[in-house]
Amino acid sequence: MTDESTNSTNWSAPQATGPVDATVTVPGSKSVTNRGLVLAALASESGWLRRPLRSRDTLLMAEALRGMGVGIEEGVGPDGGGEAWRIIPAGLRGPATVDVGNAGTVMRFLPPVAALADGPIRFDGDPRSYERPLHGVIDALRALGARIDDEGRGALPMTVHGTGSLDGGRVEIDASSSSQFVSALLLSAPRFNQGVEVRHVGGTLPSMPHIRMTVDMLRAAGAQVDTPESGGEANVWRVTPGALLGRDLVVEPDLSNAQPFLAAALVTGGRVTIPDWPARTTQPGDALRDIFTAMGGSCELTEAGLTLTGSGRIHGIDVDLGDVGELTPGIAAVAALADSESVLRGVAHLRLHETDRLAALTKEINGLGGDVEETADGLRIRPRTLHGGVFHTYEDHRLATAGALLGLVVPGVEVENVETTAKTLPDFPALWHGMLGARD
Ligand SMILES: O=C(O)C1=C[C@@H](OP(=O)(O)O)[C@@H](O)[C@H](O)C1
Ligand SMILES: C=C(OP(=O)(O)O)C(=O)O
Repeated sequence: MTDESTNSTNWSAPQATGPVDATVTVPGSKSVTNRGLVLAALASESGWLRRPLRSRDTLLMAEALRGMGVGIEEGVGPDGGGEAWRIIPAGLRGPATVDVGNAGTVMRFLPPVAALADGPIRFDGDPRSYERPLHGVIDALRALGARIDDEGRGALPMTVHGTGSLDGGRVEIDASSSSQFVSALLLSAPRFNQGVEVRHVGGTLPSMPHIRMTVDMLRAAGAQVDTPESGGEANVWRVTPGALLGRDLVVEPDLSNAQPFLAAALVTGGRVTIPDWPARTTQPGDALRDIFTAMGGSCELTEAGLTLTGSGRIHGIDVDLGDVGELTPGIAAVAALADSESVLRGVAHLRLHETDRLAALTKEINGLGGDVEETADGLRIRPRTLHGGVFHTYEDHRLATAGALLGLVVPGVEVENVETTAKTLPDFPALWHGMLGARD
């Protein structure tokens, strides 16, 4: 929660005049798009990403890969349907500079790719990216044979001096501050000479569904991966060296970005449908079906998509969100409007996300008259009658959508720098107004 200043104007969050009733098509998943780009860039043949997310985080990923020599062209999918990116792998090379912005996926997934490039790759980004943990990736890559110049920081900015190949092998990391350390090493490992064996040692590993997403996508691209779930040791993942296939991948909608729209149905006692909700997915947003049901809604998955219907009542919840940490800001906003106390646990690592999310949520909800208290690993939220005011967002897209949600039912909420939603959902204000326009 370092950066309060912004020149952008505040956005008057629209208030709902009644229960919302809308169908909202949300763009593709950030996590799937950025994994898809990396795997396609490392493949031995061209591939397609259809319905990719085009947002700050994914455009930074595409630009960084282009800078290392990968072809990424605009086009329509191979069957002529839907817009798509065609990814044409090439010999990865430096010198190049990667702007990671404040994208965890870019700052963690690309250093292993850079270690495979021939030449130096410089990594830099937003001031906040310097504060986000990267030591797990840096230390592991060094242990696996890479040369990295970070001037002793263990963080950005840094230069990876790629030599065109990496030994790979066994490595131990502490990924308790970010699951992305594990995902980063696994994604590039089919291209390491010896593949990789990653052993997590340390505290609880967050965001397990995101690691499963990495494993599923690697396997779909032809990689052999052994995991704790497939009979291996706890906290150990192994990837065998081998060629990756070029895929034709349709990106699922971003279920974490569906959250504010589903929450709108919950807090207004309305109904929102998200088309193309996958029947089976590794996205953490799928957990919203259970969480929002426990908080008073009801969910139905049909041909039309996922429909959440609010009951007009919102209940507090006591829940461990360690697996689905990125859902915390949206759940906290709903909890502030509930009829009983909530305790959100297992998310201490959110202090090192886009901003210190626990501090930011506490300060901003309390700034509207709420009663939120930080705990060692989360938040305790006691609902109070809220009033209007400026909801500061600290360049955090999920703070901005949380503020918009509160503004639906609390008069006079002004969301600072709503444009920060462009990190993963550039059309947010239009989609939000569209959802309300369908009813109001
Ligand atoms: O791998 C991914 O795509 C992500 C993993 C999670 O990171 P952490 O494990 O650092 O929380 C999540 O919060 C982030 O939004 C996306
Ligand atoms: C934590 C998040 O992003 P990042 O990929 O930058 O870690 C997020 O989107 O909630």
